Amino acid sequence: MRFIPTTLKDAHIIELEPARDDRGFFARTLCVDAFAERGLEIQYPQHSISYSARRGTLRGLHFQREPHSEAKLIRCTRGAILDVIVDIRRNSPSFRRWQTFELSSTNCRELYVPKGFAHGFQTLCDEVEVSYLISTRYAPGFAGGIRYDDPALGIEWPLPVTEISERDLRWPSFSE
Ligand SMILES: Cc1cn([C@H]2C[C@H](O)[C@@H](COP(=O)(O)OP(=O)(O)O[C@H]3O[C@@H](C)C(=O)[C@@H](O)[C@H]3O)O2)c(=O)[nH]c1=O
Repeated sequence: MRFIPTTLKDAHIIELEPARDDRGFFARTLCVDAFAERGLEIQYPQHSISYSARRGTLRGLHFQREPHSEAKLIRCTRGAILDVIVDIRRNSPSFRRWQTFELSSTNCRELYVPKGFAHGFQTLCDEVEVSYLISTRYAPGFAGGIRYDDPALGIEWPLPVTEISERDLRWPSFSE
């Protein structure tokens, strides 16, 4: 696995290093030793997936409040997404900044999202599955969100939004 720093403090792109042969490949997606060496979370009590039927579906931006904030290891296992993370840690040098990453079932990359980030994505094709390893048990009462189209953030989503939940349309702006 190759750990590539992002422009946001503590967030990493992880490039898988597939061992290829005539059958296909084998690749490690989580290595406790390599993660611990870099101070990344190594315990993930939940593994969840989401499936989105339509291209242009938008989920986010979501975060969990303390003491239930979540680090997430995200991989697109079917199709492709544009993934977005926003650093919402007030004491961070990258506070309020965002970065996008394309993750797909074929590009052998995963994204490590530290605690204290908001996260969302838009599907780039139909029939998309996203896998999450999550470092904290789900605490619905601590869920928070930010409007995906908050002009103060100015996130550039690649496609018109075709599907979005009612809840995601109700989140406040970042400054609120
Ligand atoms: C997030 C989550 C949801 N749920 C339930 C609540 C609800 O009934 C149903 C769908 O939840 P949501 O509408 O929040 O699903 P979704 O909008 O896909 O939420 C996800 O969005 C992306 C951007 C993330 O970063 C994830 O961490 C998660 O917040 O699943 C769980 O049981 N456990 C979980 O960890």
